[in-house]
Amino acid sequence: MVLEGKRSWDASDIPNLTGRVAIVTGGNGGIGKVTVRELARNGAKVYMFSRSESRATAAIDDIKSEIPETNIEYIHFDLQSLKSAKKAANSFLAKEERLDILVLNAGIMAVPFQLTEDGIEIQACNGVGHAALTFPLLPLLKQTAAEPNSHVRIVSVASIGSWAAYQPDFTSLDTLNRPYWSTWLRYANSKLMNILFINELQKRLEGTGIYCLSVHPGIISTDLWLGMDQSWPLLYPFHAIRRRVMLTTDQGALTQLYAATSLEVEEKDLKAAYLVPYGRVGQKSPLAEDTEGKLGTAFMALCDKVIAEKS
Ligand SMILES: NC(=O)c1ccc[n+]([C@@H]2O[C@H](COP(=O)([O-])OP(=O)(O)OC[C@H]3O[C@@H](n4cnc5c(N)ncnc54)[C@H](O)[C@@H]3O)[C@@H](O)[C@H]2O)c1
Repeated sequence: MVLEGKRSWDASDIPNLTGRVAIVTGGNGGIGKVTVRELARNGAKVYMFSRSESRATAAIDDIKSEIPETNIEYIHFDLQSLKSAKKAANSFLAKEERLDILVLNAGIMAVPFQLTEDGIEIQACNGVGHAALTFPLLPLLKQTAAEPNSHVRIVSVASIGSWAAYQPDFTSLDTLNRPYWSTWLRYANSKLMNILFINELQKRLEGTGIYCLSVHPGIISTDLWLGMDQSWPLLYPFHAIRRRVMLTTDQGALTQLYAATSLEVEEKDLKAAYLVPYGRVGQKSPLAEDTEGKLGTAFMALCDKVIAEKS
């Protein structure tokens, strides 16, 4: 992985994280699992926030069989339930007195239209569910950032798919719940939410020393692509091809690992930056800056309201 300003950056460049505490959502597979593994390998205590206890336990056992000294714990977290997100945050707060790294990685893609128990379109939870988890963690993140030599990061795993977001309107739940939108359009909107959330969070955290970043991790062969099978069941041959041409999970996790740990983030002052593979700072969306700002304000206001009402 070639990163701007350096010959290369890979997982061996992750600094020593001993004494630091991290959360990775959706860490039981894909690039999330590699993120958990590499943060833990370098000394962080890592919490895997996962919906499935059996998948989380299997993933933790797998990592420990490779690196026995790692410190990884599971907390139940369902991205598609605002109550679960709040409960998961509270379970963590009951156990830990610091939080250095929050990686908002879990996500689904290209699945059929469905409303969750909270009445939210299921892919929109990629954005709203992570806001519900993050808000209760903010006081602890700020407290940790106030300590000397802390490097507190909030990283949201977005996607270049956000460029396909079409006339998004984040002013009410009704505007998210449009069944006539294509499944890809709903995914694109959810990934734009990830970017807008980071933009707005960085503003709210001004003066705290916390760095918020969004990333596009690349096009990676993971189970994420299986979501498409629910919409297009005849895609089986595609899966044989994707395994050959897409990035591996080890490669795909590097951008978020860089955002979460590299000291270059502070050296280059990458506040609210959107990083794409190879560590480049990418353009967040084709939207004009003021349009992006208005959408971000609307999305945060919607999150504040919906989360207060339903979590
Ligand atoms: N794979 C790609 O090509 C690609 C490209 C751009 C962005 N991304 C983003 O990367 C992130 C990770 O995806 P991946 O490619 O590793 O896919 P993946 O399917 O392997 O991993 C997704 C993770 O999210 C978890 N998850 C799904 N629904 C959940 C829920 N309701 N509650 C808790 N956890 C849940 C899954 O269990 C899994 O651990 C996603 O946010 C995705 O949008 C992936």
